[in-house]
Parts: sequence; structure tokens; C-alpha cells
Amino acid sequence: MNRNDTAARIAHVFSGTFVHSTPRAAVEILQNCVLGVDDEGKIAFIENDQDVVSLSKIWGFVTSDIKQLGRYEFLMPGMVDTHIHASQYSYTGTALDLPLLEWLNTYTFPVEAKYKDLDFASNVYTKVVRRTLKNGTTTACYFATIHTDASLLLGELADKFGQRALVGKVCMDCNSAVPQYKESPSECKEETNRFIKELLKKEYPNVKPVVTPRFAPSCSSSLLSELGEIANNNKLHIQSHISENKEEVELVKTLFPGCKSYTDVYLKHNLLTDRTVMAHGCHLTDEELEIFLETGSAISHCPNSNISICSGMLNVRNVLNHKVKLGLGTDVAGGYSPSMLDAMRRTLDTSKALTIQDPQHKTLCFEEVFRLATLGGSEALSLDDQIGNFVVGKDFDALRVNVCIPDGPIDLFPGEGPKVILEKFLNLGDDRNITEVYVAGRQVVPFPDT
Ligand SMILES: Nc1nc2[nH]cnc2c(=O)[nH]1
Ligand SMILES: [Zn+2]
Repeated sequence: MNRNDTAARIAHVFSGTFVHSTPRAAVEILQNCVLGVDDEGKIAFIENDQDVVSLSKIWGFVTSDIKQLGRYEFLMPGMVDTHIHASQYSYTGTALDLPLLEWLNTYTFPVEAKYKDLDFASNVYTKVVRRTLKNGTTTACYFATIHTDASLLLGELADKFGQRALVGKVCMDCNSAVPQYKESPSECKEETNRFIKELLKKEYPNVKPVVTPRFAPSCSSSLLSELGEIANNNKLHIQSHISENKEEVELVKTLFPGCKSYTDVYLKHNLLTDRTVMAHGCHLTDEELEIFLETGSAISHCPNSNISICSGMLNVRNVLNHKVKLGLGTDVAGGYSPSMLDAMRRTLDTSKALTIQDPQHKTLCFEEVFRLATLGGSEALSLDDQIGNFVVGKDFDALRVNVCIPDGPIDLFPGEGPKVILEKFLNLGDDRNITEVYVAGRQVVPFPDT
């Protein structure tokens, strides 16, 4: 409860129940607590509310400014979507009748080609940022398209609406099915460098570039090497896809015959670092998971997409047993829901399906899935020193949840305590229950214009 003289001033104080994860506890419920946020958006203190008077003197706030949470309200950390294609948002909820490689050629590439048109891009990107923020995604790791200017616009919109984001201009120099949707290798390198330079020049506090080779089948070996070098020279994040479906894994074997596995392709091109997040990984072997552990690379589990386009079922328990970092992703539009609440539910469904197949499988519980959507996501993006839970010094990325809103989706009954209330929210709640969203201390939902 110390405050040094140079400390920032207090911008918000909340009092009530706080729910978050720690490395030791999948769910920790802190009741009768007060949490202070300084004017730099960082958590200044989190203490028992009995100490509120002395806290107010130490930190110089007035107790009448405290935001008191109601009996059926709590604050939780913002959710981290570790894999979402902003550019596919326009057809979310449709086009789920083909397996991955045909799905890409038939639906995805023709739509992504449209982002040359900045008006089209502006409309879709505005909608996806607003929709995900409203649903509690405080951090999103986005794929855009091959178009640099539209990708920069996505960064601008995330900053404008106040979402924390990693934004990737997609890189691909191979596309025989839809040849108009690719770049030449030199264009790809030049445009990636321009994208990184221009996005960093904007100095958005919470929006950064991520180097984004689409996936091995879309990239030549020389492009993959080039991108590995760019990312490592600039200490940037890297994102891609890996071992999503079996046909793709076979294709990669034929395209990269000198590599031992799909993971080896990325390893050999210096794309596996402790700032790498690879989506899916349904068909990775234990040997490949060991490479993930050694390199510090993470997996984004995208269960809605894995089922919707019949890719496979990732055994999350096995990944966690291998101590590989793992977060959850919506993978819009392979996944049909932009909501991280859905990603949590689908994670539980897949885990239960694995238990049906093998009763020895240790099913995930809702507490573990809550951790994956918050702290796990922050670890997967190597942002856990900054976000993921309520720890003094971290940025205040948080959701105010009210499970008891009029005409809402949740009914409560006598005797239900905070753990049951959390479980009901995770299984039954929706954006109506997320009444306020904060990113780095700034209230971003409700939107200023509504
Ligand atoms: N789900 C999914 N997998 C991919 N693999 C390469 N590109 C994509 C994509 O856009 N979506
Ligand atoms: Zn994807």
C-alpha cells in the first residue's frame, strides 16, 4: 500500500467483487475489495475495502468518487482474442460448408481481394472492432489482408475505438487458385517493411504490427526466411497457421520435402520465437509441441473454427501438459462467432468430445477456460507483463459484468454465490451483460457516440 511522491493520480476506483486468474489459481475471487487505476491506465492498488479511508488519503481520491459494483456485478480482466481475421468479418456466420483449402479458395481469397478498396475496408473494419470490443475483447491479434493501406486503416480504427491490437498485413506470394490475390516476393518484402514502419510511426500506445506469413502453403521458402529476418531484426510478433487440417499437413510435406514436420518448416525459417503465435495446431505431434516449448512459441486454440470447417480437435490438455503457452481465438470467419464467450464454450465442448472418445481424457473445467481467455491469451501474445489479470502495475483492461440486467439472458436463484454467478455468465451471458469495457484505463464501451 505504498505510494511514492511521483506516482500518477488516481483516475478510477472500483469497489466490490473482482474475478481473475493467477498462475496458481485458475479463478481467484476477491470480494469486498477496492481497485484503483491511475491516470496512466495502470492498476495502482487492489486492497481490502476496510482500508478505503487510508487508501483515499495515501492516493488522494475522494471516497464519493468510488464506483460501487452491485450485488450481481463483478469486474474481470478483458478477454484476449489471439487469432481473428478482421477481413473475414463481412461473411461471419456463413460459408461453413467446405473444408479449409476449398474454403480459402472459394470464399476467403475472393473476399480478401476486395480490401484494395479502402471504403469497403473501412466499413468492415469499423464493424469488427466495435463488435469485438462490445463483446469484451480488449486485445485482438488481427489478420488483415495483403493490402498495406487497408491494414494501416485497421490499426487506425483499433486505436480510435481504444482496442489493444496486434495488426498483421498478410504476406503471401503463392496462390494458384486465385492468382490475383497474392504479391510478388519483392512487393511482399517492401510492403511489409512499409507497413511496419508506417504503423510504428503512428506511435499508437496499444496497437503494434505483427509479421504475418499467411501459412506455409501460401509462402515461398525465400519469403518465409525474409519474414523471419524482418521479425527478428525488429523484435516483432509473428503469427501464422499450423497443422489445422490433415490435407493441409500432407500438402506442406510435399511443398517442403526437406523439413521433418510442419513445425520444422517454421523453425527452419526462424519464425518460431517467444513472440510467435500459431493458430490451430490440431494435428501437431508431441515432438512438435516440444519445439514449441523450446522456442517459447504459443498456440491459439480456435475451437469454433476447428469444428465449423471440420478441421480437427486440438487436445488442449495435452498442450498444457507440454507447458506450451496457449490462448483462445475466434478465428472469424472460419469460426462463426466473434465472441470470446463463445470461444470459451466451444473450448469446453471440444474437451468434452475428446472425453467422449476417450474417458481417460481429463476434461477442461470452466475455471481453466476462463484463464485461457484472459491470462492465457496474454501469455500467448507475450503481453502478460502488461495485461491478463489484476496485478498492481499492469494496465487496467477490464470488463464490468452485470449478470442481472433487465430482460437479460441469465436468471439467478437464491443462494448462488460469486463462483456460480461467474459460471452462469460464462455459459449463458452475452454482450448485454458486459456493461462497461476498459482498455489501459480508458472506458471504451459504451461507445462515446451512443
Ligand atoms: N482458418 C483459417 N485457416 C487458414 N489458413 C490459412 N489461411 C487461413 C484462414 O484465413 N483461415
Ligand atoms: Zn485463421
